[in-house]
Amino acid sequence: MPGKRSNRAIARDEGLERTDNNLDLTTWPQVNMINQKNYYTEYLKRDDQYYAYRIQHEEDTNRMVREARDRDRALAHSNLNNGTPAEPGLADEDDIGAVASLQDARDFSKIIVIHPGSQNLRIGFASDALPKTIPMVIARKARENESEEGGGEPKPKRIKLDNKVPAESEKWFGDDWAREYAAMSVELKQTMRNHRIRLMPNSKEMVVHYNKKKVHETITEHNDPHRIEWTELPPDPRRAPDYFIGQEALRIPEKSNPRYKLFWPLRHGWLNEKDYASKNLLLQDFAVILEQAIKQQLGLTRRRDWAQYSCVFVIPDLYDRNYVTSVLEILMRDLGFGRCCFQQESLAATFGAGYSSSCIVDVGAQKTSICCVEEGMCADNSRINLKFGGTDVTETFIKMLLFDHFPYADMNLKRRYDFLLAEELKQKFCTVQEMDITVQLYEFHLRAAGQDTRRYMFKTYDETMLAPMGLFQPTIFDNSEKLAGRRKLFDRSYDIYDGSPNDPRSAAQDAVLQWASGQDPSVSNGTISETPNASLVLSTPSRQQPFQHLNHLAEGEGTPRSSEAGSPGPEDTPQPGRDSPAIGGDERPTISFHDPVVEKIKEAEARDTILPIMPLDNAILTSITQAARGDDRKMREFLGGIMVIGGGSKILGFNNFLEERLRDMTPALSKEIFIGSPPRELDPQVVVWKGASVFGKLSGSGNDSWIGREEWDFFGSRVLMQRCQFLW
Ligand SMILES: Nc1ncnc2c1ncn2[C@@H]1O[C@H](COP(=O)(O)OP(=O)(O)OP(=O)(O)O)[C@@H](O)[C@H]1O
Repeated sequence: MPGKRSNRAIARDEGLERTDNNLDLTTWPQVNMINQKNYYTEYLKRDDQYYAYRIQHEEDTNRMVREARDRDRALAHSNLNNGTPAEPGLADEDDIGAVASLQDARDFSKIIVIHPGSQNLRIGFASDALPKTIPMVIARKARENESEEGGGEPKPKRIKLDNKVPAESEKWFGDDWAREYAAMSVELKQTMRNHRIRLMPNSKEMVVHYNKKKVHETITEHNDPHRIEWTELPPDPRRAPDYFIGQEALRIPEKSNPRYKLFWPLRHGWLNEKDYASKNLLLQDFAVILEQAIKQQLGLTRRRDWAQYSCVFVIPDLYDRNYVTSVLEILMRDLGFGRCCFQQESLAATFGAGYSSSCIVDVGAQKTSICCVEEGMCADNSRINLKFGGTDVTETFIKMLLFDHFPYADMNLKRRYDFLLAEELKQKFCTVQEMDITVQLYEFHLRAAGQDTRRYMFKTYDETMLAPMGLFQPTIFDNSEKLAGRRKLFDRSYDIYDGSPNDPRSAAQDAVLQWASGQDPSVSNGTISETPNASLVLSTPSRQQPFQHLNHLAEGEGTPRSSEAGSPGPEDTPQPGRDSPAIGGDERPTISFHDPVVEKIKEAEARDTILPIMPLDNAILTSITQAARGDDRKMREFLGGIMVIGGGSKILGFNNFLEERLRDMTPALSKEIFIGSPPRELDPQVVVWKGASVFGKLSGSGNDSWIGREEWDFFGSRVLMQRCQFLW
């Protein structure tokens, strides 16, 4: 009976695959699969017959979905009026479920899709083609703003000697950093020579010489056609709003009365425990940003209507349980949605792109995540979360420019207008295309509230490339303020039965932590020391250094398989008589005084003291190795299906550069490696949101993870165990 087999199998075995789009969709019960490269395959059942057909473009899908939905509604309506069953001919459970879901969940404009990030919040209705994007920030009244705090210490940090900043910019950032920067510059020159790119002698000197002149011209505010509209505050400071969110928050003048301070509730892909004094304040800000975004961006101003809405919420691949349960509470209790569901970022990305399996590399603002997805599931072992991203590139770019006598020497990324300017400079000028590395003359406008606009000219040389290359040599980033053990406000979550820590972990992330602790002797007590050890520069894998693990595989040696997430492979399995007490035989059992729960807690604490940082190319290969687990076919599949997303990857030439580096590291598999961008020219920053919206539109067995209000009222966050489609 056809219903017993999967739709996909039926379509394949019975040759029902059709490529025309002219089928009559009047009795379309269900859209089932959205899982192929470059096109969608959808299945439908009519008169006990299955049809599979392909749709090339998303617009077609949306149009058909809309038409089908309208027809379904009309049909259901007329059947209800006639008192007949809603959909004649649909007998089995799936079909009944499908009809029910058609009736109650086909209105995609009643589904709100939320993808929060460290820097940006993407929010929209599932029926929207693209989300609204706003900065994930809130400004609250405070005594001092963020640039005045701590005695006004600027960012990037300048070294002070006897309370005076040294006169020469070479000294600003310390000798170690300067040495690493110089070494990167030399290495780049060498690579360019190897690639037969002509280099101009004394390029750097020319740049420094030009920038030292520090010339700028002043343009009065009303003569500046691109002047910024700053957020207006009422003349009476007592009537000033308690907070602003998003773009409005970023545009509050620095010297406002009253002062406002910016808070970013998410940092490095996790709740910002560093800048908040209490868990409640942090979660409250998180909820306020979501609430205001729904009101301002989606126009849903009446709170009491929100119970009719559903919410799809995107969480990190390597999520923290406390984060998910806190968000669930915000969505159900504070915002009052009727139902909600969660989806992991990488899985959402594959939905957005229409791929069935892929290695997703998401370079965000403050974190970079990597995860292999296979047939609609994240490969748990392959999940990696690195604590760096586009923000580090911005900061390092500015540091390099300042080092080379950038004319605007007072640049301070803690100031709102400087941060916006720095982002603009990076997005306009950074590149990883070696051909672009020549002396370039650029200009920028400095616009600060209440001041005349200043127009600066400046020159750049290799800074534009070396800053993004930090993703492959993260010791050049300032990692000193990143929290490794982030347990100031949120405790880790514990198993309800044995009390051991149970936040998800992965074999790949463990490998990253091991690498970070082994390679980086400066890591201790939860932070990385402020100035990177000079020896690290040498220990960072050079691009020519092959990734041994994969090359062995390609030669057919096969990697020993290890067991499920994080558990040791056979070589680590305790051997009777060696590592573990022997049972039976002559040997007497030895009594172990190690309590496994205590051991697990100690291990979790130790892991929390290491900052997960590893060069991006190395991390990708680590993730793929873990996902493939010695299966050569899978390895090739993932290497040939890497998709790079996230705003941080929008640097000019990034994909080609990464592809080349991966090839250099795996010479034996270099022909297999292919890096793709999201299809249909989808913005890499919104692919995840797009995929989550597709997920929200699936009904029936496509998405079983909806948590309804009654369920939540009854079970609370325990309902996640039943409802999550990922391992909970
Ligand atoms: N055209 C561009 N060129 C280079 N970088 C860009 C470009 N556009 C955006 N970015 C960078 O992308 C980053 C933001 O990316 P994204 O919105 O994916 O991050 P996020 O999801 O908020 O953060 P995270 O993933 O860390 O939680 C910023 O660092 C921004 O500077």
